[in-house]
Amino acid sequence: MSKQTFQIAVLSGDGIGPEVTQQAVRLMSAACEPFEDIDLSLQEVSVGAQEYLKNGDPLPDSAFDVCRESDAVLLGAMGMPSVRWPDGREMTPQIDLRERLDLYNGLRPIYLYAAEDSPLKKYQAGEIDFVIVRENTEGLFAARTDPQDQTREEARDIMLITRKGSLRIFRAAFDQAMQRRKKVTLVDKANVLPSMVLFREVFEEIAAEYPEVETEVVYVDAAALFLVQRPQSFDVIVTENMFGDILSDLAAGLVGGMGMAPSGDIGEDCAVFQPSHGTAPDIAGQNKANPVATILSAAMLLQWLDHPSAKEAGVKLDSAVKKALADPAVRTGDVGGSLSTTEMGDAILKCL
Ligand SMILES: NC(=O)c1ccc[n+]([C@@H]2O[C@H](COP(=O)([O-])OP(=O)(O)OC[C@H]3O[C@@H](n4cnc5c(N)ncnc54)[C@H](O)[C@@H]3O)[C@@H](O)[C@H]2O)c1
Ligand SMILES: CC(C)[C@H](C(=O)O)[C@@H](O)C(=O)O
Repeated sequence: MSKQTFQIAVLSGDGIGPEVTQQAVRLMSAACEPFEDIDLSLQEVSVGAQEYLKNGDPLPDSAFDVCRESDAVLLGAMGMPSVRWPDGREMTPQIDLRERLDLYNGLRPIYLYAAEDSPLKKYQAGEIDFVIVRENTEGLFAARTDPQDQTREEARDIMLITRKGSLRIFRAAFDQAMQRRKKVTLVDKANVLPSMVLFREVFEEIAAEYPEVETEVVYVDAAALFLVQRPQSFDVIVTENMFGDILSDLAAGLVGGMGMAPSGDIGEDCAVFQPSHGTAPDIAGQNKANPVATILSAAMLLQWLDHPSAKEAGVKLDSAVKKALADPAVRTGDVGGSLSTTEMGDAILKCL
């Protein structure tokens, strides 16, 4: 039987990044082990704030090349609040990767594993289950590569919405919905911003191509309210970059916090998988971080690879997480438990 080897770049990054990535790599490798026709070749690459402090560049060209040439990238977390460019912003190689590899489709699944994980009353396991599709390459974030006249008196960030960028993100959202419960909610600010009027126009055009998908349009401020009041009503939420950034943290909060929220940044032939959380400097280096979001991101990575055995390994890893979390004692401190990062990895490995 011929074996397909997948090249996976591993960017552990800063803060808790290395701790959670170590568990994800261990479980991803274990999930693939029973399959004789696939193999993972992992290459660790140094990217992030620590790399900047060492060598002056948070994303060296050599590291970028490894990412571009890999079949997929697994990323921990990057950035340290104390490490900044001279203009005051943090270094964000995750965003550089999204932009340079054109990873326009930011997929952020939100799933409630147990009632006790949610700060909301009345929701049982599985009753909060939706995905945020975040446009990753334009929106308000486009301002960072298009600086306007910035003075100490006035600074301006311009939101970029293009027809091309909108068409592809809405198609990705409706395709997701076709595999789920067939509902898409557009989150915009078309009552105020002309860019959002264009965004909504293109949404309605694509919606017409998917008559079996129910649609809803909600302004972003109301979306924040409805996420708390009726999270069960959402299936796929599609929105621009900045709104997706903010709402995906709110959504993670509904199911136990950042440690429970995986993500994939997906392009046509490249993808980066990472937890939605950051480097959590407050708990870094203490073996306290919740590795679930990174392990679920690794499961998404396997399911994204173009091979039935890799997909099956990803599904198995996903199920192992679900099975492990069915026991309320299997939790790290952020979700009310007492397990360490490594013990949490052990528990999932046992279920795998
Ligand atoms: N994708 C990324 O790499 C990414 C995402 C967000 C923030 N950041 C960077 O991370 C740094 C810290 O940012 P922040 O504090 O705003 O966000 P953060 O996500 O790092 O932390 C927010 C809160 O969630 C907790 N938390 C996060 N992940 C956790 C986990 N796995 N287990 C347990 N608790 C967890 C933290 O302890 C903290 O209380 C900044 O430098 C920021 O730029 C990076
Ligand atoms: C750290 C930051 C650059 C990043 C973003 O803003 O996209 C993060 O918040 C995320 O959600 O992945």
